[in-house]
Parts: sequence; C-alpha cells; structure tokens
Amino acid sequence: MVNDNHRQDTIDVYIVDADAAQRRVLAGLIAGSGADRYQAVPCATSEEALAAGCDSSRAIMLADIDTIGGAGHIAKMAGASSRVIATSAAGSLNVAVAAVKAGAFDFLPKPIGAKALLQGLEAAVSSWNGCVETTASADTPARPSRPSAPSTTAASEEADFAGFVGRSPAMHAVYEQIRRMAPSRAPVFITGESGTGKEVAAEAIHRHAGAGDRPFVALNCSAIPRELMESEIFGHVRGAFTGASDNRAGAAELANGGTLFLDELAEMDLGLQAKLLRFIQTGSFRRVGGNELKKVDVRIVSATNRDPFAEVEAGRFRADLFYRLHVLPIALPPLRDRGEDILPLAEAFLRRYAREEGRGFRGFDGEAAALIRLCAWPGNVRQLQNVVRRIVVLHDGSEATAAMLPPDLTGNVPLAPSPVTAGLHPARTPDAIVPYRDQERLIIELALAAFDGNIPRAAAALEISASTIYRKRQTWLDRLSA
Ligand SMILES: Nc1ncnc2c1ncn2[C@@H]1O[C@H](COP(=O)(O)OP(=O)(O)OP(=O)(O)O)[C@@H](O)[C@H]1O
Repeated sequence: MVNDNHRQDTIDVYIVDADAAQRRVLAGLIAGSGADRYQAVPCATSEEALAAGCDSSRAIMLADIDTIGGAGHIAKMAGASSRVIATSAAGSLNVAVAAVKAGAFDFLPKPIGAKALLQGLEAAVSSWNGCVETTASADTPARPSRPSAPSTTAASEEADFAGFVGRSPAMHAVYEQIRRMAPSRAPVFITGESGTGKEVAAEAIHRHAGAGDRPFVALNCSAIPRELMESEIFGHVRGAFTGASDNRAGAAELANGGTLFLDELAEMDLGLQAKLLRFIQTGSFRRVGGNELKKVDVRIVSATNRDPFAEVEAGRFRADLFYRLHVLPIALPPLRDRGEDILPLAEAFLRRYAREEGRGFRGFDGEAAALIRLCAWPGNVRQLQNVVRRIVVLHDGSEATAAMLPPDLTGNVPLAPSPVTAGLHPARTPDAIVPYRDQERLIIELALAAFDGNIPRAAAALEISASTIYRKRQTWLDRLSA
C-alpha cells in the first residue's frame, strides 16, 4: 500500500485518469504546489487506483468521471473517510451536480489550474479536521433570526409527520425523502413556493436525524440587510463596525453540532456567497473583524422559493455554491397540487387556534369547506393558516361559515373548469341539448367571470341570492368528487 512508507502526515492524492498527459500535468501541479504533504499517485484505471489503496482513510482521489465509468461509480471508489474530487472536461453544472450527488466531495472542471487544485485539496483536508468543537466561547450569543424551537408548526400534536399535516401522495413522497435523507450529513436543498413548508421540512430533517436536542438555527437571508448578513452568519468581534459593542456569535457558531437552515439563500449577496462556500468546504470561518479561525460541525439545509437553476443561469446564485449545496434535493409541492390536504390543514388550524383563542369552533360548514377546497391558495399553507386565524379571532360559533371567509378570498375562488363551459352554444337539434344543470352552471360561471369572481355582485346581477351560488358550487363540487 502506498501509505505505508510515508511520513504520518503525508496525504496520497490518487490521480485517476486514462489520459497520461492529464496524469503528468496534475502530478506536476501537486509537486510544484509547495505543499509537500501531498504525494501524487497516478493511476490509469479505477482498478489500479483501488489496488493502490485509493479508498484508504485520509486519501484524496482526483477522479476523472469518464475514466471511472461515470458519476455512478464514485461511491464505490470512495472509502469511509477518503475524499473524491471528481474532474471532467465537461464542466457543466449538470455534471457537477451529478458528481456531488453521487458522493464526490468536490468537482473541478478541466483544465484544472494550480490554485483551484490546491484549494480543492486543502478543503478536503480541512473537512477531516473540521469536525471539532469551536474552542472560543460564544461571548454574547447571537439570537437566531427565527426561533429554533419549539416548532411553530400548526397543531403538531395532530401532525401526520414531524409537524406536517397532510396525507396526499405528494406529501407522503416528501416524508419518505426526509426519512431517508435525515441520517446523512450531506447538505439538503429544499425548493418550493413561499408558504409550502420549507422550514417545517428543515426542522423535520433535524429532528429525524436524532439531533432534536442539538441546535437548529434558521437564518432568513432575505430578511436581513445585506451589510449585516455576514455578521449574522459568522458573528463579529467588538468594534468590528459601528454598533458592534460586544463580541457576538453568529448562526454558524450557534448551530455547532446541529443544523444551520439558510432560508431564501438565492437572495444572498454574491460576495458573501463566496465566503459561505469557503465555510461549507472547510467548516471554518472568522468572525467579522476577528483573526481567530473557528471550526464548527454543522449540517447545512438550504431553501429557496425561486428556481435555483434560473438563478444560477442569471448569475445571481454562484454555481459552485449551488452544486455544493444541492446534494439532496427536496421539492415541496404547492398546496393547489395536493387538494386533498387543504381541508385537513384548515381543520387542524381551526382546532388549534380555537384552543388558543378560547373559541368554540369544531369545524367548517359545507359551504365554507367547499370554498376552502376550491381556492387556489397562491400563498399556500401560510395563506390558509392566516385566513383560518382571522376567522377564529374575529368570530365565534361551533361551525365556521362561508360568510366568515374574507371577501377577497370568496371572490377569487377559481372553479375547476366545467366540462360544459367550453364551446357551449344554443341547441338547435335534439342531440345538442345540454342538461339544464350544466347550462345553469355556465350562466353562473359567466356572471362570476364578468364580476371578477365577486359572488354578491354576480348574484345581484342574476337576481338570485349569494347563498344560492354558494349552494350550487357545493353541488358541482360534490358531483366532481362523486
Ligand atoms: N404541511 C403543513 N402542515 C402544517 N403546517 C404547515 C405545513 N406547511 C406549512 N405549515 C405552516 O405554514 C407556515 C409557513 O410554512 P414555512 O415557513 O415552513 O414555509 P416556507 O416554505 O419556508 O415559506 P417561505 O418561503 O415564505 O419562507 C408555517 O407556520 C408552518 O408551520
């Protein structure tokens, strides 16, 4: 084994590349890097590298993806604590993401420069050393920007899974992903529209990792002014800037041993994204204005409600940071795509807030339930939660009724398109006659469309009562679900 004859701190760097010229160049870069702890071990094939001990502990492998047979072979090349830095001449984001997903510690596009190579090797070494507690005291502890625990999730005692209410197949798939991803230390990247439960998911990962008693620190990168963000993440020392009257630990330090949740990450300043990348690669950072290098061990969970690929494309989200974080992706579906969860969520919120506010609500009446189910909920679970809270605060009774729903909501309930609304025209032959109830629905829907969904105004124009429209809608809904 190559390791046997080395000084204890010599690190073997296995260059696995079918191209002899590449092997020579990379070995030359390592030899000329000035960092004499690295020892190049050129190998033309995976088999040669494995026979030489590339999977032994504290070994680093620079593995050309084509030479090893594709990203799918990375895991088999890596030992429990060796590090694989994947390389490829196809330096596209997709290749990089696939490599990191498959277990690569890092990805370097070819041609590889001396600086990038050395940084990659140093990051790999730091990752071995990075799992130590910070030695400095937290001094004045920073307050996480959002409370870490207990969860603010609705009716957690009624939850179907770790704070989530919802039994739709889409959410079951999410629960399964969380269960599988939680035990790993790899970064999780959560996408989903605003209010879909990304923070609930981040907390669920934390809890399922068995880290419930360790810190969960959430940082909303869009809510903190740009100039304060670095200090929020890394902390600061006294006098670092005007107003820094104390030493203060940042979120990274507070999360040591637990989970750091970076919400709305794509909105972070590009300069700070570079610092964050370094922190994620090495586990180490300096407080703003400080010299001391601190090391922490945190699980990173990030989230964005934007399309991260589009953000990368537009240059607002650093590609290298993205593929470092986008290792275990979870996509939370919008509420409109999991219709069967809407009412159970609304009912859970109703019971919870009724308890909190001392009201007698036990459920929704038929009309209210139908309207709630039909709404598109563009603000997702958060919007639903707010609507129910408003009902409970402003009203009382045993059943919440349609009249208690905010007018802007009832006015904008988009009905599922009726099969008869398209292409309906006056019947002139017996075959073309459309059932009366369908014609009635068309008349009401057209009136609603004319008044932008305002039910009282549509009802007034049709000279019927608003409750007739509500009742009709319930009938259509019942027919849809029959
Ligand atoms: N499935 C769910 N069950 C119960 N409560 C939920 C569920 N999804 C979200 N919530 C609640 O809805 C609110 C919004 O959720 P959360 O903050 O996790 O959304 P988000 O996707 O992170 O939103 P944003 O992108 O705006 O930060 C929270 O109060 C959360 O507890």
